[in-house]
Amino acid sequence: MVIYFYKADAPYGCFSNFSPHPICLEGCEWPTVEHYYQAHKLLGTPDEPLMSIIRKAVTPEEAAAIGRNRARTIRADWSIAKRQVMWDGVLTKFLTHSNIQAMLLATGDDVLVENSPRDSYWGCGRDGTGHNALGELLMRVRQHIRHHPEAMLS
Ligand SMILES: Nc1c(N[C@@H]2O[C@H](COP(=O)(O)O)[C@@H](O)[C@H]2O)[nH]c(=O)[nH]c1=O
Repeated sequence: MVIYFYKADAPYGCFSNFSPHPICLEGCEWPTVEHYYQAHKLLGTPDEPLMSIIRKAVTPEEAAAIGRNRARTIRADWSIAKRQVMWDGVLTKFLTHSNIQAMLLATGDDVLVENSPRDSYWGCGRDGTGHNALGELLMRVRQHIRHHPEAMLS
């Protein structure tokens, strides 16, 4: 079976990076994975002080709007670094919240697809042929947790 997800308030919304599941990383609490991901576009750049503004954004939509602002120069290695940032954020999320970890494990070997109409890298894009990197990453997180069930964070 293929499971499609996208909006946090729709079915399987806990797989969205916009879902309200805080994570603790680098000594800070991030309200969502999206806050963490968007802020890390600015790590090591002159706009690095904005990372804490993004972290404190009231909604993930607001965090994404700041992180996507083309007026800023994001880090030069972002196209490579974003994969590790996303792995760290998403893995931490599913090691922190046991209820959604159970939902992820309950998907068995189903294929997970971020059904994003605008993103053909993290999602499958408007025509469904995108990379679906977030779905693939979630399936790797699922596999990782199956092999490391002791890794739950408190
Ligand atoms: N779920 C979801 C989105 N998808 C998320 O957007 C992020 C990619 O952002 P960027 O690299 O800046 O294009 C990534 O976390 C992806 O999962 N975007 C949205 O505007 N609304 C949403 O509900």
